[in-house]
Amino acid sequence: MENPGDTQMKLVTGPGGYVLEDVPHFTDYLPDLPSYPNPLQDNPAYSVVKQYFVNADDTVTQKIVVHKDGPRGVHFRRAGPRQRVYFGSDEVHACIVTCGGLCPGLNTVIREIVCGLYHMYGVRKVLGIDGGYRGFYAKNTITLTPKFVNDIHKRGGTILGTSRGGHEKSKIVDSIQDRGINQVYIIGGDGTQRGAAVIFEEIRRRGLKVAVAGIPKTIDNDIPVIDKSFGFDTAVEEAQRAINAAHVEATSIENGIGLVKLMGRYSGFIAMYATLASRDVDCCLIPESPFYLEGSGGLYEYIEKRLKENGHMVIVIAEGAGQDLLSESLQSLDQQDASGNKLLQDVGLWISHRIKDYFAKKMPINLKYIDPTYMIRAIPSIASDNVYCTLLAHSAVHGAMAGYTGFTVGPVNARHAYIPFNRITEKQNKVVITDRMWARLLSSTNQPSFLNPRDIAKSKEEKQPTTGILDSENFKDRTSVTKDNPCLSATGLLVVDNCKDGISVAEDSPCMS
Ligand SMILES: Nc1ncnc2c1ncn2[C@@H]1O[C@H](COP(=O)(O)OP(=O)(O)O)[C@@H](O)[C@H]1O
Ligand SMILES: O=P(O)(O)OC[C@H]1O[C@](O)(COP(=O)(O)O)[C@@H](O)[C@@H]1O
Ligand SMILES: [Mg+2]
Repeated sequence: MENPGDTQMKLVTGPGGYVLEDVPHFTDYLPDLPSYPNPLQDNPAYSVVKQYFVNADDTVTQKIVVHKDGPRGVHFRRAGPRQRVYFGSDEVHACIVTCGGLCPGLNTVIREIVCGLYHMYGVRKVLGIDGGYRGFYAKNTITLTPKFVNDIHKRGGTILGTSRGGHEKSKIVDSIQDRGINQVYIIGGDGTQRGAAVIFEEIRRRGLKVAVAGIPKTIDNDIPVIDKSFGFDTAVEEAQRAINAAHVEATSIENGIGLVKLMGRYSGFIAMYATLASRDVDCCLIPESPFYLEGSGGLYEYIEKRLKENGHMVIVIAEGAGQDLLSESLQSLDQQDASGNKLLQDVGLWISHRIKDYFAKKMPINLKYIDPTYMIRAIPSIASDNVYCTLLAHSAVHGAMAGYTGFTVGPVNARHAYIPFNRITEKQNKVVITDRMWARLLSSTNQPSFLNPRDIAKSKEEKQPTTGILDSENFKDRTSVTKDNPCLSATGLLVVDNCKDGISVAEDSPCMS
């Protein structure tokens, strides 16, 4: 698989330490394209809106808590409808693809892209790509109309189907070109957005007028920069049912232990939020917080204590937790899925056996293991996620119509923004165990932190500010100019400095030619 690391990012700096990490626009590589008035201004439904269009220069700040004298920091281009669009309604031929694991809300995003294109922009040609990236070249397409998608938000899954693997750049872009598609909406997680960046680069290399818009999806909520991923709230809500069942089982029998495994490959957000919401959980184990079983301060000791105090306990474990312990005691299989993601061993089953074995010699316990893994993601999204999905879809449609491309949409401090692909894919969002939220959880469950003071000091050191660009070191690196390319920094970012109004790229800049 290719690494889309050579993507150039448009960087605009302004006074007071202002930085705009901008997204590409058609006019960056197709300078003479015609533009048209946005048809939204003649749409009766939107006639009541005071301001039809977002200001061309509006941006969204990444860092919302600032120090009095601190720099203004990183910004992203604000999402929303623009005064001028770069497609005539008849000209648009859009397609939508869903990739990676399922997530509640996928169908809502599909529905709202189709309806947004039809009702806001008068578009009539929208295709569904069947079965993920490989569907571009290996399957038939599905014609999508508002009538066809009318009820799909009430169903779980994706009506388009999904898959892992199968990302073949040339075949995908050939198919886009052959079919005359000029807007590609790609819904998926970190892997999918990496694939989208590769597709965008190839489209730009071929000089095609094809907008590539990513809509971030992950049940695990591990995509950085954006506030939260769609479907996450639905998953946490559904997880309550499993935790409630575990609690009922545990409280109905002597020394009952209810154990629930939840999704979360590398990030324990679902487990953490489900635990905090429930208040019935005595112990939450996540990938970010290593734990141990035996000895003082270990899990067995805590279980024994809780059972003696309370007569029952509920444990929530994220699927990626304790993988180090598993590989110590089981032979590591080192298997991967078709996309190259590591396949995890079942930590829930493993820990159930370990707990049962340990207490068999000590005291009678009754452990019930509940694994609702796929049940929390294969359901329709709840109301709040539906609204969120609508905004994501509409933001993507407005961006593509306005000629932006090579971007992902998402809320940053509650305002929707266009975010460069590499910012979404460069790292994963994780629970920070030295943050207040994890402390809240520890205080609500009373579980041991499984950390000694040395570990705490180390993890505080490891915690870097999320707006790393403002660190003097990083900042220097990004704004430095290489000797061979005056516009390209050492990290491959396009640098545009001292622009006229502080946020827009000066047209006469040598960097924009
Ligand atoms: N580095 C990459 N380059 C190109 N395509 C990728 C890359 N990583 C993943 N993909 C493709 O993206 C799709 C989804 O990736 P996957 O990791 O399974 O799910 P998710 O997008 O939810 O993280 C797959 O079809 C996979 O082949
Ligand atoms: O069995 P599958 O479909 O490969 O999915 C399992 C994985 O998918 C996830 O739900 C999320 O994965 P992606 O968002 O990366 O697709 C993980 O929590 C889980 O490990
Ligand atoms: Mg992923």
